[in-house]
Amino acid sequence: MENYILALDQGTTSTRAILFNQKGKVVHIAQQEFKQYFPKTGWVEHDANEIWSSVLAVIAQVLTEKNIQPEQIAAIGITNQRETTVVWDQKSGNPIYNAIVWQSRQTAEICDKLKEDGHAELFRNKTGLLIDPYFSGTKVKWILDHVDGAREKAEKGELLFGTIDTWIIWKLTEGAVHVTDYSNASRTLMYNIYDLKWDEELLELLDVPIAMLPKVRPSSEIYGYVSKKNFFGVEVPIAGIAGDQQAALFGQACFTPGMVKNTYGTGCFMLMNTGDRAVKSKHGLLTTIAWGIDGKVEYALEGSIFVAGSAIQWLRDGLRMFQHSSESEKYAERVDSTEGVYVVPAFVGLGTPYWDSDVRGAVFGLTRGTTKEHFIRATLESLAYQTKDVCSAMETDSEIQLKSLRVDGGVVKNNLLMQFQSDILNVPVERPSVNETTALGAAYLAGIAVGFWKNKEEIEKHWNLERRFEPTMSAEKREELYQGWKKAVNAARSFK
Ligand SMILES: Nc1ncnc2c1ncn2[C@@H]1O[C@H](COP(=O)(O)OP(=O)(O)O)[C@@H](O)[C@H]1O
Ligand SMILES: O=P(O)(O)OC[C@H](O)CO
Repeated sequence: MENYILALDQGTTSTRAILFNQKGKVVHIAQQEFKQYFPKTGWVEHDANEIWSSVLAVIAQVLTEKNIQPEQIAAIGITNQRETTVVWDQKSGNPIYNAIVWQSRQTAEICDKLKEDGHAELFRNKTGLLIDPYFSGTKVKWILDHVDGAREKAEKGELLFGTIDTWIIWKLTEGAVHVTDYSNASRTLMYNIYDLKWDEELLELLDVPIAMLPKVRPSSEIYGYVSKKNFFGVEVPIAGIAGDQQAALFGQACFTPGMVKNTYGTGCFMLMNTGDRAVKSKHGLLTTIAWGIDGKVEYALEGSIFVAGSAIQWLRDGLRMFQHSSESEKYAERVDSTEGVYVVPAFVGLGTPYWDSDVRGAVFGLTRGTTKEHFIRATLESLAYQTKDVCSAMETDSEIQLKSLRVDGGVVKNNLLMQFQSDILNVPVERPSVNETTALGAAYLAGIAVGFWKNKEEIEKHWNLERRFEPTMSAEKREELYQGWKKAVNAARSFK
């Protein structure tokens, strides 16, 4: 009987369970979307119990649809939307508030206050991050400040905090294991990425009791076992954890310093492996932990774009321009260019390199001749321009010039966008044959821990190219288009 690794990929809009075989190939996928809550402008929340139900549902589905026995699962790897914050009651197991999603801006005031009080450098120097509502720290503080009696309970050790990996593992093990890994901890604004410890000085500024924080572990080891009740009578080891963007870096086999991947999902995240060097950015990139494995921690530089695939969803669900995201390509292809139209999808502010929480989305260059096709094309192109912004910052800060870009995520099926991305960056864009690189990264981390795969060298051999997009645009055209984007972003930022 063949054995498999099961990856659970808990993303912003859906939860997936994916089975991988020994060759690193996808054997089967089960996916479930769940509800997004937008209680106020700029707020985004999830129901942590709905997320948990979706996890159980996709596990059952992936096994039964393929008629795979639970005993055939050698290990489980977990990867997750990062920063999203859950606080729950240790005894009852009930979350005390919705999960506050990474995109949510409800802690903007807390962040402003911390910045006004002059703490920006301190946080930057210890965590590699910026003070922004994006990260978990201020979300935990917000929950403790806003839910009745929460702070007292947290101080008594009755409440637990977790990012989604921690929450799922706690549920899978029926409360036996409260852990996270280095990559997820490095996104909380509470973890010192140099000392590898929760930082008491930062915790004090955020007013977060250390008792509620999980243990921080390497990204590849056995943390515990899924309870028999949750896995059809079998105890399966949970053996890998990584935040989804770091997991994608691992799944793309970007193991050598200087290698870069860009994942186009709800948001878009470009990470460069910087090895044992934690590179400090002067251009709004984040210094983050890539993973902890083989007894050492490796770092990455990251550019974070908040709105990518969600701009396509906005065209689909908000503006009702088409029924399926994939149709965006068909419409965009009908025109040769946007004819000067730019969409700046700053729906929840802008991340790297601007870090502007207050800017909102804008459209420029409309004429009487503008059609739906131009509008769709301009929205797609905005993903490529935002990536170019990040790429320029990364090249300057790392002093490494990009030679090619490995891509993945739901959006990269869009060939038109991938070609435009290559044209705007002027480097080849490489799409691998396994697009589920996030889940694959988590599977690899778990598989290495239980001996399913030997090491990174073995994994590297699994990476295969599906298609390479080569740049064809003239330098003049590229420059002209990109300057237009810069003007559009500046104009959007001045409208507040
Ligand atoms: N052919 C396509 N062209 C453009 N966008 C697409 C296409 N197919 C899917 N998408 C977008 O990809 C996103 C889903 O990607 P995925 O990697 O599953 O996201 P996440 O992990 O953030 O939930 C959605 O926002 C969807 O609109
Ligand atoms: O759900 P995704 O794939 O858009 O990823 C979300 C990121 O982890 C947020 O930092």
